[in-house]
Amino acid sequence: MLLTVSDVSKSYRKGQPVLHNIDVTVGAEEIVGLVGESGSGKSTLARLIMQLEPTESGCIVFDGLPITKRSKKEFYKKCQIIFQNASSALNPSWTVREILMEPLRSQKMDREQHIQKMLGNVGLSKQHLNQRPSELSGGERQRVNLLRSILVNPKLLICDEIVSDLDRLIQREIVDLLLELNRTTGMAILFISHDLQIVEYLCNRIYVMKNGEIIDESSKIENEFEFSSSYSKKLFGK
Ligand SMILES: Nc1ncnc2c1ncn2[C@@H]1O[C@H](COP(=O)(O)OP(=O)(O)OP(=O)(O)O)[C@@H](O)[C@H]1O
Repeated sequence: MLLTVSDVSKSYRKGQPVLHNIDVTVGAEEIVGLVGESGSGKSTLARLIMQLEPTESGCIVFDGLPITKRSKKEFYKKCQIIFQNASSALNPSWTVREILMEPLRSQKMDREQHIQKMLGNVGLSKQHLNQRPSELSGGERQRVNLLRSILVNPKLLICDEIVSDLDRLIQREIVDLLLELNRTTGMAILFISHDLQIVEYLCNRIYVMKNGEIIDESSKIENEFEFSSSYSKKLFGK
């Protein structure tokens, strides 16, 4: 497994756990969905995987090594996250070129050439490089965010509600881009979303969270997901 979350719990206040004994895996090249109502703990889990907060108990292993044993710099080359709000993630005073150069600053390569080569993969063009985030549409901003994350060629991309602010057509374009990236580079994806239709379309496997627990898991078989709990069945209209 590329990512194994074992028996992970987390509380912000004593005696009020927001995550209880979470077990989640993401295989290499897999696209896994994480759904659940607001406040169920999805983003908290993503933050723990990214080491933005410490876990209280349990273990998270990435690519064969507990994440706490990895240097963050090396870990962030292999595991990236994108959040919902593309605008706040992008420095407003930088051009798209400057934003995209930044994650590559320590790499010995022709950065401009690498960026130009990758632009087309996310549906952007050279003209966008001189623009600032405020001059882009919401969909273009999320494409810049996506490109910034994949420039380092991560093995896992965590997407936390990345299409929620976009209209249906643009959502579909971004999701198709993710599918294409997964197909061409093998990058695994953990896709957190409220949008069950998109999750069913994109993912090979889905976890359902409720009140800080994983209550169901289902793999796509013949393009269909089957859930065992009545909560998930109702949620997905099965
Ligand atoms: N820094 C924090 N301090 C205290 N409580 C927090 C903190 N972050 C999250 N929580 C609480 O943890 C619970 C889970 O929040 P989380 O954001 O992980 O849920 P979510 O499933 O991602 O929700 P949404 O879909 O609305 O983003 C919520 O009850 C939230 O209020």
